[in-house]
Amino acid sequence: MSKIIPQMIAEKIIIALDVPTIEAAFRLVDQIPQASFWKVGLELFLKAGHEVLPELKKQQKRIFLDLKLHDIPNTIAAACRILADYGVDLLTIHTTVGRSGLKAAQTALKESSQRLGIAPAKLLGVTLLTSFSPRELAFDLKIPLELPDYILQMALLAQKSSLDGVICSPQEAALIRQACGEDFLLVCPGIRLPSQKGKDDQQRTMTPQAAFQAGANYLVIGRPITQAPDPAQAFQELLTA
Ligand SMILES: O=c1ccn([C@@H]2O[C@H](COP(=O)(O)O)[C@@H](O)[C@H]2O)c(=O)[nH]1
Repeated sequence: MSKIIPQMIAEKIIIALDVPTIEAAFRLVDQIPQASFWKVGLELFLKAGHEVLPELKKQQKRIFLDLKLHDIPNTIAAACRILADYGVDLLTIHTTVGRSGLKAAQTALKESSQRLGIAPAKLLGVTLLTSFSPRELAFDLKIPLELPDYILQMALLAQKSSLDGVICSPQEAALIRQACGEDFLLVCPGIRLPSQKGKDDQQRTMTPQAAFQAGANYLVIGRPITQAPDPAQAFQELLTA
């Protein structure tokens, strides 16, 4: 029988609701009552964002809205003003929009939340998608930096632009933690057990325990839980492995 994971650890796990319907989403939410933090990405947001986000709030779940915004500053700010209405806890933007876009997003979120009288979403910059390998960064994107150096530059840009933290692979968490300090939020997807490594599109992975040890504040886990025959058991097992 699996050990029951302490609620303190369960609260640091964000489960990715990468499913195509509202029914599939709330089936998972119902199956794992111990999980309090859920991620809504592009697929579910485009299908049913208007229904899913208010219902998650009604059920007092914390919400990570992972839309990975990427556009010019004026367009990004306009999107953030609209998204502020949902009252989510975390929101993502690509760090490569640059300093003006990052600042425009943060200002729009803060001003809109103040107007609504709610806490603003914490804004997180995507440094480099965890599906990228060092080879793709060098040969496809032609970035003339080693992967950890590139990611560190992205994290420092996010911090200088007043973002609350970044999305990074746990493989880069220790480096960013050291450079950006304890208050900078590190949210890490790319979580896999050794037996799950190399079986899908995630390139830069770590186990849950190693990711926390490296300095991650929150882990984002999708398929290893949501596609398991018993998602509640998979949730337990991942955290106690
Ligand atoms: O760099 C990134 C940024 C976001 N993600 C998202 O996290 C989850 C991971 O799901 P798995 O099924 O555990 O791979 C997914 O929703 C991604 O969109 C990421 O993986 N990497």
